[in-house]
Amino acid sequence: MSVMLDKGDGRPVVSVTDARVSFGAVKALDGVTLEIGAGECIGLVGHNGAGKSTIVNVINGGLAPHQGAIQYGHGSGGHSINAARDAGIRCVFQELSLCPNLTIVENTRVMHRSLKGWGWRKRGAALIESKLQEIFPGHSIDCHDAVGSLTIAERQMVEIAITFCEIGSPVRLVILDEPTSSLDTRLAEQLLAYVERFVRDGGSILFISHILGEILSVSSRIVVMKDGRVVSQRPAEEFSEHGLIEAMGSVVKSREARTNVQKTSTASVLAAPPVRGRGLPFQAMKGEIVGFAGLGGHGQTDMLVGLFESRTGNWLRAGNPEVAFVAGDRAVNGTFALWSILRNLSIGILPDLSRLQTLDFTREEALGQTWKDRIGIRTPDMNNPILSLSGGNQQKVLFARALASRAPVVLMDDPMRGVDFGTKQEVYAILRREADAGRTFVWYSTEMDEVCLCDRVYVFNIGMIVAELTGDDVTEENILSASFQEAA
Ligand SMILES: Nc1ncnc2c1ncn2[C@@H]1O[C@H](COP(=O)(O)OP(=O)(O)OP(=O)(O)O)[C@@H](O)[C@H]1O
Repeated sequence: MSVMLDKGDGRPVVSVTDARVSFGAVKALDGVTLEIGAGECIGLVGHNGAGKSTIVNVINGGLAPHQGAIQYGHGSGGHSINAARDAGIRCVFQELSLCPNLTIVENTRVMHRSLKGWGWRKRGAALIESKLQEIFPGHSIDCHDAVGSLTIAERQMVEIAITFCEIGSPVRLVILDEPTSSLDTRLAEQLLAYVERFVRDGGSILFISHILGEILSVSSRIVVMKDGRVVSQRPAEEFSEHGLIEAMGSVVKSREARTNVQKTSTASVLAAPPVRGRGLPFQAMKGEIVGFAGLGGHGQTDMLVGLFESRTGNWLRAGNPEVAFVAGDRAVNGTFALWSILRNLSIGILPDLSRLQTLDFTREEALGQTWKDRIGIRTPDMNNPILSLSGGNQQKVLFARALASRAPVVLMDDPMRGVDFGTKQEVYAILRREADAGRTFVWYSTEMDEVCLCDRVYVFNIGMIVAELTGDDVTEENILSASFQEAA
């Protein structure tokens, strides 16, 4: 149960005035003023690197702006992580922050220090279990499991549930930084319904997302950021999807349509038998974009990893890879956290950039410049650390790593996590061009719009492929119906 908060005192939960933050030459915040009142759901949108996570860190007390003022409506005053917590402000970060070696209950205790004393484990388990049930009814997460054993979607669910738990002090404002990026349609809908209930009861939400449909449906007010500034803020009903895209500085293009031309290629480049002898087999043809759909955690990632491992065991052929992989869980198996942006990109094709077994730095620099321009990696210098990039820009580097390789097949595990609208359109166009030139893509996505761009789609349910849809049959209705049908 959530606590009904007093909406009536009129104090904003937080006011930020003229906040400025710079990282070297990059002005991450260039004079941002923002106020969040009780019972408001603010949608925050902007391109990758617009400054959204930076304003979150300022509100959350983790980052002191170089100029400007932050005032909390409740609590003990001042500006720090503790002051923000006292004021009832909580945050679910884009880069999930749970400790993988601890159980869910132990993580709950790490986040809520007042959960202590005799029997804390039992009380913690009851609290987190009921919050998970309240937000994601029907979930199958065991609170005594170690976080490291969970899928990325389950980690996202757990972090959200822990954040909303009321232990000790009331929760007044929850900042959700791309909370649905790993959730499938059903889980995302459950979360949006919970957010609406929370706001109706007087709580406040700052909701950041690149999925404009959900921003429009859940927000009362929408704030648009561009290059460290707020460029527009209005009641949600005054925005349309086109209006939002234009305010962000992206160009509204007609959707990159599926060709609907039946692929004539009969050259199978990748195949797998039915999983454990059940369901349908998998096959991908030269030049096809094959989608994996279905509710999250139903075997899509396992199949992608299996396909990757089946084609990457031969080290003698490492210079001539058969497949490339774009990881969705970038922090765990995508980025090399201590390396530069450039090295994170070039690692995929070092043999192509080398002469006489020695890396040619000029060619490596040229590769970096090409992909920086082609996919819009926002950084003043590709030699900066990868972690200096915003989340979406890190994901672009992983894309570039795979696309820059000569691998004829690219496997993609929900790869658009955190990528902004404009870049997504660019990437869709690149995928289509490369497929037309003969490259094959196998693409698992939790976003229905993306699945519907594929030439052919396999729907997963209970660990196996239960349906194969082609051409005009690739529709949201058919995908959902196969996702929920009773598997034989
Ligand atoms: N620790 C850091 N060191 C250097 N630059 C940084 C650091 N953190 C953020 N930046 C830069 O500040 C800018 C704003 O980043 P921020 O993470 O706030 O963007 P964002 O709007 O959240 O993007 P995304 O949608 O990709 O998450 C970016 O150009 C980013 O590269």
